Amino acid sequence: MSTLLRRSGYLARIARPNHNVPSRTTYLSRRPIPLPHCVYTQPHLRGFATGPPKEPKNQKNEQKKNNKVAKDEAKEPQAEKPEAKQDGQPEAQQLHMSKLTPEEEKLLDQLVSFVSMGMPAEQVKHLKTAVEEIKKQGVPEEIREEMEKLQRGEKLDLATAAKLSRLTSQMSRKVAEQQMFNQNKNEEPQQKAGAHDPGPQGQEQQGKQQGKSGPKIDKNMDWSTTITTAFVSYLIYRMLVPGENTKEITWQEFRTTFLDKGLVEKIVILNGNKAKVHLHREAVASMYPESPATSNNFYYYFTIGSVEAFERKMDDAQYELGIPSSERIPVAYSNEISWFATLLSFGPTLLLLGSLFYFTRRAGSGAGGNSGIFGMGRSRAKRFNHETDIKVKFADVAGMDEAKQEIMEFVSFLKEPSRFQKLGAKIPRGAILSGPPGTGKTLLAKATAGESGVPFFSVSGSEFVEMFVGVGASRVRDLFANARKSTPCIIFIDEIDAIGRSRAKNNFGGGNDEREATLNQILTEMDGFNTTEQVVVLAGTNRPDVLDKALMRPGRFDRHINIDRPTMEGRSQIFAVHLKKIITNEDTEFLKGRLAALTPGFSGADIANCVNEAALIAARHQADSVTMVHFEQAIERVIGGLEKKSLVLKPEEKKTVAYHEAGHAICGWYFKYADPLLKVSIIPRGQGALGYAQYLPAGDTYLMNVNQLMDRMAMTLGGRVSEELHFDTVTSGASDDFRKVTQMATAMVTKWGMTKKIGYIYFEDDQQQQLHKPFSEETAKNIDMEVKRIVDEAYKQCKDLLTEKKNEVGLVADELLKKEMLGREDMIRLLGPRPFEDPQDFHKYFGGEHGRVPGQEPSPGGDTGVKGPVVPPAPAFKSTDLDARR
Ligand SMILES: Nc1ncnc2c1ncn2[C@@H]1O[C@H](COP(=O)(O)OP(=O)(O)OP(=O)(O)O)[C@@H](O)[C@H]1O
Repeated sequence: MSTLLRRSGYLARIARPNHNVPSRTTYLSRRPIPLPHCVYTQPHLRGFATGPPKEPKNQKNEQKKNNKVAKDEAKEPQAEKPEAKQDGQPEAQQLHMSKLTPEEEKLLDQLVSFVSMGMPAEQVKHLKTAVEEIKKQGVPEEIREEMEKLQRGEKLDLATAAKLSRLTSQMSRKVAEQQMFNQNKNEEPQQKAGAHDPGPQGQEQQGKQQGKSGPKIDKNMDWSTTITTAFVSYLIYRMLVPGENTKEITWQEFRTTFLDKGLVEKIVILNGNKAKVHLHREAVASMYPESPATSNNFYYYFTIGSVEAFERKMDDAQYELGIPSSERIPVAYSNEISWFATLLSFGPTLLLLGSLFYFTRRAGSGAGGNSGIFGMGRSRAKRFNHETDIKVKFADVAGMDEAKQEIMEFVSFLKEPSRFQKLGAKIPRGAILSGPPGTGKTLLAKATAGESGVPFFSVSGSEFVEMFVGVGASRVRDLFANARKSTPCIIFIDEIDAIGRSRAKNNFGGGNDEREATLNQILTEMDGFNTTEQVVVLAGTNRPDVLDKALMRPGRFDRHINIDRPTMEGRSQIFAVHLKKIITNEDTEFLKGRLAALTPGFSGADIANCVNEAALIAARHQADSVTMVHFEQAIERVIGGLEKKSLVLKPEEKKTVAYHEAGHAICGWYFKYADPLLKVSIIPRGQGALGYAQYLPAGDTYLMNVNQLMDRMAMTLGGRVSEELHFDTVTSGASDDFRKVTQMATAMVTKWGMTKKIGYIYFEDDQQQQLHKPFSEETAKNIDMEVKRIVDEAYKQCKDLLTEKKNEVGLVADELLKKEMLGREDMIRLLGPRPFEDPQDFHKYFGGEHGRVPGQEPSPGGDTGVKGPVVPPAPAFKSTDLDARR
């Protein structure tokens, strides 16, 4: 009911037809006066609820036998025949009405003013008319009787509630009839004046009323009657049973104010812990005329410790007062459960029923197949609006000209499809953008949407995956259905390998049905486009090799666009894009070239991160603009990790690290095919790197010959060899170097056909094939021997050089111990110029003053020099093993 009250405007609106009826009677006046809808629908409704109405005759017979409730029911058929009362006389006499007391009228007014807050004025008017009528006619006596029973504390059982509802509906019917009768009387003269011709006035009136009251009452509006009845019932109930007023007092107050003065009529103990005091109202009124206890609904109560203690106290008190035992105050016991507690006990059932109802509705609404239960099947794709959300253009995507070219064709297709169609060309359905993470696949897809100016649906492959079977497929359906509604558009599915994995692979243990179903749905949807539907599907993945072949066939993802890590030129362009966003006074041309040279192997995302990191570092140093030093610090940080100034090594350890790094540096300086050294440092950094040497590869290397590989391996072993030559024992710090060397040597033997003994054979180094090695024991032995031979050769090459250059190693190590960081200029000062020609870029960006390491300030960093297809960059001297040893 509280909900109804809160939505009072709504209530008034639905109640209005009942009050409007009389005003429509001009139009219907020549026919028997129809009853308002609520008048005839209520008995009709009841007929449905309890079976067909009984014959009036039988009811008459039963009338005598039955109790009062039955009597009321017997009256109903009379109400069902309003036509019989053609004169319009209401049947108010049928119910014995009792007028409201002024107090009750006041309460009713209060309630109406509360309910009509926020209601439109017209509706308030109708409500007030109805209330006036109730005041005039009163309420049925039976209602009053029932209410009085309730007031006395009797429980409201279902039968009483039903009876109340019936009586109030009868009453509301009567009110409506009365209004009609009044209206009829008022309109009579006007109708007589123009019996056949309503005249201009009549027409106007008629038009007005039709317009005002809208169409005739809809016969399906039974609910409005029900709600109106409920509302009126509530009004009356609240009027007659105004909420009980209570006040808590103490035992002492009770005793001195009421008990000692003989005002207590009886005491009711509620639930064994509360005493409700019933007072002699008249006596209280004469003694305390101002007290609220004079009103009928007011009770004092006090809390008792236990029933026994209370009884004892009462006995003592009455004994003290000299009340004889025959006149002692009666004490009654009652258990009352609050309506809230009752509701709570029904809580779980209601919750269950509510949930069932809710979910059934949700499931029902998803019966179309798309939304499914809980709306789970709905696609999670985000829709970007090209006008507001997607501002990315091809100009923002740098360093992938070929990929851009490929994808631009999609843009022209979306912009002017007719150009393709008139030549009979089939429209490409989609493209797979593959490549390492952060290379700009998503960016390119966004730029495609931005350029073509069409809606862009972006979703990740993993968002199709749910633990419920069928959800993935349902989401795919929903996504494509949405896309078809807003053609032309682009769908971008990132990380498509989450669902598009080959169905043949990884079927161990089964359980891939859901993923397969999702994939199948994608395949179906992509087949389902007709060629005129301008929906382009782009997909991004880092693992194109694991994708299902069906997905990759022409007609689905027609184009395979591979986006690799950017080349030196690409990096320079990407730097140019991101440098625009920050404030720097450096020469941008030089800056982007140098930064590109310093960052081989960086992806677009790494570059964006580097530039941002540089700006953060500049901000930390309160600089006005970002300078070269900030960029270099940022690059070093991205490559090597954070400087660990807090890590203090013991002097012997520091010396070992210095000789280890000096060994690498000397190898890098004197081996012809090694990458030129850029910087060597013994400042601990990142994850366990105690020192590192950085080399600058000569541009982007795509092929490596045996000489380069051998020099690189020898250089990688330089650290350990130097330790052997200068110390009695060796440390564990070279383990990472060994890993790289072994990887390189193994690849030379098993993949690159660089040994005669194994020959030109390629062995997959897939970890899962370890169980069934694709070669014989003999070959395995030979591979081992060849790998060892190559590593031994590299070792010998390194040892020969470092033995010869033992002094130089010492020089560099001592300088390192002093300065902790050496740049190219320092190396030239100590060793003389490098005996081999350095690449052009090196001179351009790192020659002269750019090669210096400005004191303790970090100098330009770069790759660790072991970049290549098999050896990822890593610090040259790892501390993890060293730490373990300590
Ligand atoms: N070619 C590029 N030009 C400019 N910025 C780029 C380029 N490539 C990457 N970036 C930057 O890197 C960020 C991340 O790129 P993006 O999300 O497109 O990578 P991705 O290839 O989709 O990565 P993943 O495979 O991990 O999803 C971009 O927001 C952008 O700032």
